[in-house]
Amino acid sequence: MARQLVSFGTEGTVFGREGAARSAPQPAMPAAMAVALVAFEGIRKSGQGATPALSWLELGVGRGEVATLLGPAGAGKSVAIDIAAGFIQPDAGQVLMKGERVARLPPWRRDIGLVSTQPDLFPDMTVLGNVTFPLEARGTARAEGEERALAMLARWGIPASLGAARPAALPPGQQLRVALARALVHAPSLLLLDDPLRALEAEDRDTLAADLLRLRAELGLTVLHATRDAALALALSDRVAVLEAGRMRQWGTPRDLYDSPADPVVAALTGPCNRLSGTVVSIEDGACHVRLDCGLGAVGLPVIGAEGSPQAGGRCTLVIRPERVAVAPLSPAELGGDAVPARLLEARFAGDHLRLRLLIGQGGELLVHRPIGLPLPETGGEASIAWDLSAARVHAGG
Ligand SMILES: Nc1ncnc2c1ncn2[C@@H]1O[C@H](COP(=O)(O)OP(=O)(O)OP(=O)(O)O)[C@@H](O)[C@H]1O
Repeated sequence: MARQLVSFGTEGTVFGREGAARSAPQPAMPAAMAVALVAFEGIRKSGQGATPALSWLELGVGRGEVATLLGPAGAGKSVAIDIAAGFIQPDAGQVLMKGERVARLPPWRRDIGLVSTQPDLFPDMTVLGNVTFPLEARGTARAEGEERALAMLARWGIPASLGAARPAALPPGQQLRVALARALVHAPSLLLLDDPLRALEAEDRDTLAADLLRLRAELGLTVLHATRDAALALALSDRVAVLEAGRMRQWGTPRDLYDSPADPVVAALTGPCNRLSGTVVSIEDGACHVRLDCGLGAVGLPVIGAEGSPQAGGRCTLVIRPERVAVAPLSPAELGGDAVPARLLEARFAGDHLRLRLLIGQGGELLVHRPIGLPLPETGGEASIAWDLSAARVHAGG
């Protein structure tokens, strides 16, 4: 109940308040998203152990934007959501909503809806009662509240015939839909989603994510979402903040994060990738030439990151996505370019692609995703691999 926005009692009403919008430009966003509906400014929060729960969070979510906090367990995502909701106060920094500080506002007076991994529906109320409750608590007459609740339930695919059911009688996907309807029935400015799709079966997760995207446009939602699921974060969001151990490592569009991760940790957290250690040989004309620890030469674009830029003679990590590597059952001379020899260790069927494990150089291993139906080397047989300069990134350190 600790994170329940909708609670009973005189103080326990949800509800929104109109604040004056103030411009807080986000340089990378189109004009429609230029006003930060919610902004985290220099947020810090000490943790329960030595590691801070959040050591730095600085981002603004534009009106109409879907933003996701992506990170592994313990990254600080829930703490950030709870700070936005008002359940946790930061040690430093501030949260602004529509340009105004909200530190003094309790959760039920913030203009938000919240859904967590557990739908937390009121078990003793009917489905309709759950969704009508936020409206009644704000003084809406019952008949009108029920009408609006039924309309919101219908948007989420819950028919009126289920209105009299208890939440426990519904499967998890439908319970979550009821929770979303309840969170949105009073038309809050901001929807906070703390990994609500995590516990669902894949099919339910996909249809719910699709409905969320559809309703986001229909209802003009602004969403701050937290998840550990990189594919979901990239597919659902306009922008993603990658958090790890309480630190925001990168904030950008899904394509930026996937194609140009700021560091190898972001690369690994945003999708499958190869991280190959080596030493920088030279940097010429924007191309970083590397001697990999497995003995092979390789090339990629140098990246300036938290560890600085790659320097000739310095240690580095070359990052490349598995689908950006070409593999052919040919010799390097036949494949041409900068192709190098490889040996196929394993090919596994993964539905829409094959997952190949290749041996390169002295003990190096490379993961490659290959479309189904293309010619493959024999397992254990000779092959060649190649990639173009833009496919690989070289980061300092490794
Ligand atoms: N109220 C709190 N005050 C301070 N630290 C907290 C609080 N709640 C959780 N923490 C700590 O913050 C850290 C991050 O936890 P958090 O729950 O935010 O991770 P998360 O990224 O949401 O992980 P998960 O994906 O498992 O939910 C943990 O070390 C946790 O112990």
